Amino acid sequence: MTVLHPSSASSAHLAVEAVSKHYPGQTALETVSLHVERGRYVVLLGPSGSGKTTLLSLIGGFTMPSSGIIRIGGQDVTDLPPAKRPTTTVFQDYALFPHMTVAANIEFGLKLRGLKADARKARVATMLELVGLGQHGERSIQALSGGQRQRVALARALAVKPEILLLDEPLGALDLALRRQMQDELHRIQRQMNRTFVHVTHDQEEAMALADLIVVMSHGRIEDMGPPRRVYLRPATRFAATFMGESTQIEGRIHGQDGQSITLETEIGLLRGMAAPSSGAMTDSPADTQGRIWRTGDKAVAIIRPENIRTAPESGQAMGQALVYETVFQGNYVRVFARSETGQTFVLHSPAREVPASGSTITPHALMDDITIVPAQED
Ligand SMILES: Nc1ncnc2c1ncn2[C@@H]1O[C@H](COP(=O)(O)OP(=O)(O)OP(=O)(O)O)[C@@H](O)[C@H]1O
Repeated sequence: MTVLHPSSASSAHLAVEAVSKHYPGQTALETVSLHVERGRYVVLLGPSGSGKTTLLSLIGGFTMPSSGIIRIGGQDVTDLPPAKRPTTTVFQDYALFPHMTVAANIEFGLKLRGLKADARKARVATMLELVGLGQHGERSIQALSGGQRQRVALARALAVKPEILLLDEPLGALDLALRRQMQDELHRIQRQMNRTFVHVTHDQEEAMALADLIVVMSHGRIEDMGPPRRVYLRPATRFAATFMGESTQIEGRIHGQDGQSITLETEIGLLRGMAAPSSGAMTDSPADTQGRIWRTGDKAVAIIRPENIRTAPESGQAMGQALVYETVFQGNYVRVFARSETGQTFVLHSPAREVPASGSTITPHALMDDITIVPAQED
């Protein structure tokens, strides 16, 4: 079990405390708080307009908050300009100097910081090795591929040894194969440098591949925050569940509660699942449900991931019968869509060898532990 101890405001390397950002007629962030320990890889994940970039630029000092405080290493940096903060940013368009060589680009920030020539040369060489461009120092930026430019931008940002590296959709301009490769590289580099990274993306697969801590955002608020596994398997809200990937969602009303387990009354019968954690649960444990109040009769939703729905009768609770209406081949598994007489749809992943035929009837099953009960979303 992964356990990330929630940092208190005083021990956090990065502390965002009740930060809001309002524009005329528009709220970009609403009372957002976030505490991150040193050396964590944090991914801000959310749809367009959810406030990810605003939060990142508030941490970097490119935007000033309307209210709230930002601390780095315990120091209040809220009023400091970007250059005075221990942060650097990798922008989506890389913002490299096209007329300079690779080495000159990396050296630039070191010169500004007054590092001596020998030290600069040594640092540039180390950075080039780190990002796998050892032989390319004298090349011009224009002669590089998109992936190589991305590496130069990363090397330049890391060369000044920031406390926190901020990455704004850093892989957005790369094709899928290169994105995957650069994700692995970013992961390795972050571990090697042992720095805190804060990375913005709207790609949930990228977030899961990279993050120690995923922060799911919507409408300027944090919907859920925790290790990827916890947020995926035990989401705090319906929005987080939907944004993190496919699921079957069964609506109902709270029927009863027994410790962490909740019974939901639904059109396909009673279903028992585990209570959703509170939005900031920092462990993989399903037990962290403090702060939630479940009242009998309240609307709620059962969330089940497709790989956790089985059709073998002996495993878990039966969820009525459903007619298979579509199957989609995905290579190593098949997505199966089925619908019950009441109109409830199910999506499950089936090994390619055991796919139920379209038009056949299945009895979807799920274990109590694989069902998360989240409150119905109010919007
Ligand atoms: N300078 C600005 N003036 C007015 N509104 C702004 C400004 N900057 C951001 N916003 C608004 O704040 C909200 C959050 O924007 P933000 O760019 O942080 O979202 P995002 O999650 O990063 O989106 P994307 O993935 O599209 O970059 C949006 O509704 C946006 O229109």
